[in-house]
Amino acid sequence: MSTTIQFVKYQGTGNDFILLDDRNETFPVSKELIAHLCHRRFGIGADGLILLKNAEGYDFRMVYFNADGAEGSMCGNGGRCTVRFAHDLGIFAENTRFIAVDGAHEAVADSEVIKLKMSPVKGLQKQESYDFLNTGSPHYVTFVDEVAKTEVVTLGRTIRYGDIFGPLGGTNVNFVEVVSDNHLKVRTYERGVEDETYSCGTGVTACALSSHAHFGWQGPVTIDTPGGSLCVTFQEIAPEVYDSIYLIGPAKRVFNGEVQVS
Ligand SMILES: N[C@@H](CCC[C@H](N)C(=O)O)C(=O)O
Repeated sequence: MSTTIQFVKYQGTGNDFILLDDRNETFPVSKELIAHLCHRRFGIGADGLILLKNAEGYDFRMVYFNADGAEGSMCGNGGRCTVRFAHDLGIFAENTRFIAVDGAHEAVADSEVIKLKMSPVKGLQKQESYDFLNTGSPHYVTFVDEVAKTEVVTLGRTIRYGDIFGPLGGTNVNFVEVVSDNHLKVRTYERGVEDETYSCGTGVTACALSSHAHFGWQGPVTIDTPGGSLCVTFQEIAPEVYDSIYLIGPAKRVFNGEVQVS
């Protein structure tokens, strides 16, 4: 027997998601089904799928799955798109508080721009050729001369599955070029999509904090990704411990649809 599923497609700087209103808990979660829906040839096509659920004490809960169908860690752009979705559903007017896999988040929906408060970050590990930090998702950050000439997929995949991060569940991998003070260009290989995406919200957040650790930038940091520009603000509350981190940028509805699943 086949079922019809109503969905809405959103994108935040080109990181695209299938959003489902699952407040009635009817979506039949399965890795195969989610991977199928995210497939760009056989399904709707997306970098991930997000369920918006009820959550006591919050406006809603965000449950994020990567395109491979597995539940992911925090997704910054997905968080911004979920806030836009909740706003479109009439769940809140301007300010919201919701819960995700990494804890509580606050956000503001102001015209097309969503300002999302990220979880505090501590434990930025500076290595000789890269930094590693967790901004809700794990991120490897490395500075390069020209991101346009970087083999993002080949190098990203090697690092994600390599001896250091492979056994730890892998990592997202960001290649960063300094444009000028407080201005970066970033390209990201995303774990769970297993490809370069147009933008990664937790990734650009990691790159902004990494730039603070290397160059003492205070922000706001503007980050150009292949899908558009984002802004990150933050405060360092102790050496290399960050709070009041905000990821700011557009999140847009692309289309509504329905899909048959058997
Ligand atoms: N696109 C996301 C990152 C999603 C998490 C990641 N793929 C993982 O599970 O490691 C973002 O915008 O932060």
